[in-house]
Amino acid sequence: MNPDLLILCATQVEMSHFLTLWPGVSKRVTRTGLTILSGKVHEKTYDLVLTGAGVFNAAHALTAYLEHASPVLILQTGIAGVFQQTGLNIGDVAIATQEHYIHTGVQTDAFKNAPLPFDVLKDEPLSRQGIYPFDPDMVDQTHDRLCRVFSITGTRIVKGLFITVSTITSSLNRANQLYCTFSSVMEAMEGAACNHIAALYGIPIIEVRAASNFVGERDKEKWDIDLAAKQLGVVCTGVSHLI
Ligand SMILES: O=C(O)c1cccc(C(=O)CC[C@H]2O[C@@H](n3cnc4c(=O)[nH]cnc43)[C@H](O)[C@@H]2O)c1
Repeated sequence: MNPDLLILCATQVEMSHFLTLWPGVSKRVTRTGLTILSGKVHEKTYDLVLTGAGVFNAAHALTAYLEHASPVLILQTGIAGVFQQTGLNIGDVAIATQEHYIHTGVQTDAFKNAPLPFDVLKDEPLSRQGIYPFDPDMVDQTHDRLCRVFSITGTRIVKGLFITVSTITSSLNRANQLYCTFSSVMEAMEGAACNHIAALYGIPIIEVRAASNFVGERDKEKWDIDLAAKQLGVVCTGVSHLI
């Protein structure tokens, strides 16, 4: 059965508030241990795949899923680190205009890698640097919708560049270097992989995340995963109205 919305998120904790609002009515576990929950948001059907953290888990989960189903829209979501230099705060929400897997490319003395001499995604030259743009119209529609949904809450909703990393940044110096190099709003660990796989299958995808921490903050006491997860419940509900 093809759902209206496929939600991809690394862990169940991040989806805890969404699942309280819209509990899954069925659950299946794949041969590789992936959990897929299915349910409804108002009249829209959703599947939620808990991918596990990181690009390998995300790519595996989405590939396994899309071999058997074709959702109308994919929402890649989860908590993220927000760059302090943006002026945004923990709990704020961002929509990715572009993903950048910063480890792709040819390493030089510069902080940013040079492009590979071949496309990583066929006929997509930006993929040589690990760059994956999102559809600008979908980004704008998502932004408009979420601005309305969050209008009375004080939550800031922005559009911006995201980076995908395989190493969580854990120093403020390194965070500053990343911000100066990539001008990114948020850092997380799955987005570029999901965009890559969605492009292979030709399925529309958006990425929306809520900040749980400042990038580079080592003290986990200063992370607020529950606040970010609460925001994600609202985000996923709001996005379902786009379909
Ligand atoms: O090791 C810990 O104590 C610990 C505590 C809380 C969360 C984690 C994670 O593994 C979070 C990684 C997970 O969440 C996304 N995320 C959230 N913030 C960041 C960040 O600043 N940099 C990179 N990724 C982040 C990420 O997409 C992962 O799925 C560990």
